[in-house]
Amino acid sequence: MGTLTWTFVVGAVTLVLTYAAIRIFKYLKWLRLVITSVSKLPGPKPHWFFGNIFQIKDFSDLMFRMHEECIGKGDKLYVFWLFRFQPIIILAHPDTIKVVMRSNAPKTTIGPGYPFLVPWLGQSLLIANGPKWERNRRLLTPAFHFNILTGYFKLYNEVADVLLDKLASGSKDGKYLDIFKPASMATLDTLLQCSLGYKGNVQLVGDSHPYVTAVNRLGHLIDKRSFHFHHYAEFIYRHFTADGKENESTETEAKKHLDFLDILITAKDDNGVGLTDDEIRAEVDTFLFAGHDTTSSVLSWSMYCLGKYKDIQEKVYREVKEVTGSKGTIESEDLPKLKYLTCFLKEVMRLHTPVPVTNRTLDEPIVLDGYDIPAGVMVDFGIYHCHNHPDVWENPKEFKPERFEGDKHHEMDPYSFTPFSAGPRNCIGLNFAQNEEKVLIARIVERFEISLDPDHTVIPFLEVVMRLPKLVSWSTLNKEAPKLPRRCEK
Ligand code: HEM
Repeated sequence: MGTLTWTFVVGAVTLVLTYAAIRIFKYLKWLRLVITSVSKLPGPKPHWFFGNIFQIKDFSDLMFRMHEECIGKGDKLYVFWLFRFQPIIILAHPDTIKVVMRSNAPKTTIGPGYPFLVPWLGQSLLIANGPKWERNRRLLTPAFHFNILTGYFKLYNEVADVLLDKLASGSKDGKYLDIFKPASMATLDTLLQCSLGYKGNVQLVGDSHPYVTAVNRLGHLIDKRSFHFHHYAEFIYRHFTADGKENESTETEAKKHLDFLDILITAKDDNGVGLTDDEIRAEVDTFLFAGHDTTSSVLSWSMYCLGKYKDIQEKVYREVKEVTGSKGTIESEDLPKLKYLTCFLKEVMRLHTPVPVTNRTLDEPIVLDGYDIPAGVMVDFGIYHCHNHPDVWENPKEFKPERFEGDKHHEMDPYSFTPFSAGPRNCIGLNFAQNEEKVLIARIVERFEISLDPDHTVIPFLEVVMRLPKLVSWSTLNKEAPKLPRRCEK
């Protein structure tokens, strides 16, 4: 090699090493700042290197233990260390949650959580940040306009017809049945029809339907990956693990054009540019992902609460009968009159928070509950904690729909109750979801009296943040299945 080449190589290596040294120096400086400032926060005592990672069994264990240990004492936030160099601050009170929820702090782009969803959902609305998110949110918002949603009531009722027949045959002669599966198939059926105009009989075909198999499997793979730290690196996961290779090849089926899809196809931004085919696919996959298990979790928990609190069930039933008479369907104009049902649904989502945690990274330094927090730190919205905080809710463990009656709730901080999140990145599907829930609950309660199987105990289980829609799948719900004897003949 000539002198010139050597000079070039030495120069390039020096440049790279200097750049790396500057980055490392900056990182260490940041880490020192983070450790000194964040260490002051309440939370479990961390190991000097492993942090708190080996002190918990799983995500559910963390949330419930911390709820007793910190939130029960009135803390508004706490810190959990994923190793000593990666703190996550969990915001557990409206005073702390709202500081970040109403800001434009971006979704986290490294580590577990949203990044694991990218191979499936791409840079869709749920995951994207900055101008890409802003543009897509603008383009997608018309798909959830009141008039569009009103058009879905016929479909919600058709889905309910199939569900009711399934529940009737499953609960013949007073038999108890597992509500989670039929609830899950019903909400998937609704979404497939509304997103894609796809009538695949998923409720009747059930688990063996290829779309259902694919969605369930993808969700399972994402959950599993979150607890296997050696699967975090994308390259290793994709090329050296059986799960990663499978994740790569799992394809979803079902393509027909209607409804949400129609709107996405025709949507154009100010420059007349629409969404690309890949973007449309990503958004439809996202609706199915974000809107399926969330709604089925709420429906299942609603059945549980109706079965557990018979007096409340009676009140819901009476209201439904009063409003709808004997017409047998629920129409959009009925919903504003179903006031107690609305309170009931809110209380279900408060106590059994369907999405207990979501995640952001701070893009600027902020003050939280008097603590200075540097930029770059990961922050979780502990929605579950907030919904059950003893300083926010009177007797938070009590199931009491009346707390949402009249103006009482409106006097509270709006960030006390955020099952759909709040601020610029709130759930785009919140009205869609609530309409669907109300139709399904009203139709079920109108036809059946729901009881809980006394031989089974429910142990709540929260799943990890990356599987957003399945965050609250109370794993033992299957065991305590509502009994559904006929209330009246169809
Ligand atoms: C009971 C049902 C539902 C609950 C509890 C729920 C809850 C949430 C929450 C908490 C977020 C914020 C996530 C975050 O901060 O990362 C969210 C976002 C989102 N949800 Fe829902 N959701 C439900 C149903 C739906 C439905 C039915 C759809 C679509 C049809 C949907 C689509 C979305 C999308 C696209 C986002 C991302 C919005 C954005 O970042 O601009 N969700 N949802």
